[in-house]
Amino acid sequence: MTIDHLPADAGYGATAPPRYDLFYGGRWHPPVTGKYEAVIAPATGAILAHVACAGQDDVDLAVAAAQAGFAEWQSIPALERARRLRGLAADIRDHAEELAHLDAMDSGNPVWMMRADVRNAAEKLDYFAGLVTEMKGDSVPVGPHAVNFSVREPLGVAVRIAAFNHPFSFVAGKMAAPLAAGNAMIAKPARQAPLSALRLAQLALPHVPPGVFNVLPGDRDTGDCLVRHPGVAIVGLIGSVPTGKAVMGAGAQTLKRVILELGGKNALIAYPDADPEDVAEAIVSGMNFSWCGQSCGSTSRLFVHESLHEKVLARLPEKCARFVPGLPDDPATTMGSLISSDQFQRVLDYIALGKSEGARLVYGGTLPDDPKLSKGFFIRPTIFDGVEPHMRIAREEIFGPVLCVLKWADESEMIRAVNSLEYGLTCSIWTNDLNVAHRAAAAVQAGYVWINQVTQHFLGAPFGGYKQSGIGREECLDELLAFTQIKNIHIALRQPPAPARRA
Ligand SMILES: NC(=O)c1ccc[n+]([C@@H]2O[C@H](COP(=O)([O-])OP(=O)(O)OC[C@H]3O[C@@H](n4cnc5c(N)ncnc54)[C@H](O)[C@@H]3O)[C@@H](O)[C@H]2O)c1
Repeated sequence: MTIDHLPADAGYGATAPPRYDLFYGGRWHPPVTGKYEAVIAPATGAILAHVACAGQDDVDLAVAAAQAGFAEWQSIPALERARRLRGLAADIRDHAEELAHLDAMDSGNPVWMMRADVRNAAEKLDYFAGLVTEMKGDSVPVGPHAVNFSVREPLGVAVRIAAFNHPFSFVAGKMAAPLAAGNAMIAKPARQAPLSALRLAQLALPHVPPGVFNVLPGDRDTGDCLVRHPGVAIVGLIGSVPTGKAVMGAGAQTLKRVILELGGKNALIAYPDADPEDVAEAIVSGMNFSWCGQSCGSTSRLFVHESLHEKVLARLPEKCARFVPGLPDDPATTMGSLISSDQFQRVLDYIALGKSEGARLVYGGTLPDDPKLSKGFFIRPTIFDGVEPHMRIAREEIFGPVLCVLKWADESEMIRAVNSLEYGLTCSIWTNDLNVAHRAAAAVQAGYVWINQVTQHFLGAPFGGYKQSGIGREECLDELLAFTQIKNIHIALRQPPAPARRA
């Protein structure tokens, strides 16, 4: 079964949903399990497709196919690998519209945002293609009669397990480093949004040998089988903290390397000298309301100095009002839906919890009125004021459009509250005082800190978490090197024969 295009009216009309198999070894395979799962359009509740769910036997077959692909791919010179990855990036750009629509329908996010995700993935392929010659080794001085040097080699079969919130970008962008380094890869897309990854498998095929890039859709058990498989050398996960712990534990059975990009409950800190207008604008951008707050880097805790509190709060309703939930393919949509009924219920539960904990709901907290959206998982931007650091809504990752506002007066108490969680992914600091900015940046326990900025990532700048927000750094050279291992080679040089002595 091939995937060409979803029916033009997928999710909204009467066309029978297509069925998609597993993709490995350069071909489609029906699952040995015989199991297919419905993929739901979160904006409409319609069935978009039925997608195979890989089990242990499928994982065994896919790993064997990936090992065969690896044998060929690793022997291709690095610059040739880079040329092919750039070719794939160009193909992705040529198919940007189709891929963005697939992702929009599958994830409920506005299509204009998913175009940016597609561009972002293509940029990562180009970026890592440009780094292939940085897989360098070192030499060690061992005297005139020997040479000692090290080389970096790929690891073998890499597995990448993706979260649902950027379905295409988390598969296409994350294939760049392992493939550039010469590994084969199996992608396990999010169960809720696997369609663009399957389309990517087809797009990649002309560029890489069979078995080099494989896509195994499935659930947590599929992920677990991949993590435990002795033929897999490394696992990169984008997911929640509990999944990160499960992956690390299961991977330990075969002493697997892991790279973990996990959850966050990130702070935006506003100092008294910051402009309240800038802070208000930053916090609504930092909440990533366009994708319904479903971003690991969202600054969902606003620590605002008491002197700015009223001024910032007064500006938020007008700014939030520009996020209007709508269908993902409507160009006017400024806010998408949550991914699933589970996530929808979870966010509603947190809103109820916030009220019962004594926080003051000052905006949203309700569903949109638009009858077109009644079957989707939409929730309006939601703001709680009067949140205290001990409340669960201030401590747990909601992964939805819920902002908690905490007022502070004493800097050291505020920093203690910012750092009091198990998370440490991002932090945004707003001040015009360079000394304060440096002091705060040094004090916060987070891997990615913005001063007077939010949300943006910069290729080359290491992204990753402190504490339980993750292990490893991505979007930079470290990511490429994480998919390599070092081999040291010592060569004893033969000495020239001693000149013959005269009798
Ligand atoms: N740090 C980052 O860059 C980053 C980016 C995006 C999302 N996230 C985090 O991801 C989470 C939301 O995504 P989600 O709900 O898809 O996360 P999740 O942890 O439920 O699932 C992530 C992926 O892991 C798989 N999985 C689940 N259990 C597994 C197991 N035991 N073994 C192997 N694989 C398993 C899932 O099928 C899915 O593909 C949030 O916590 C968010 O902060 C982090």
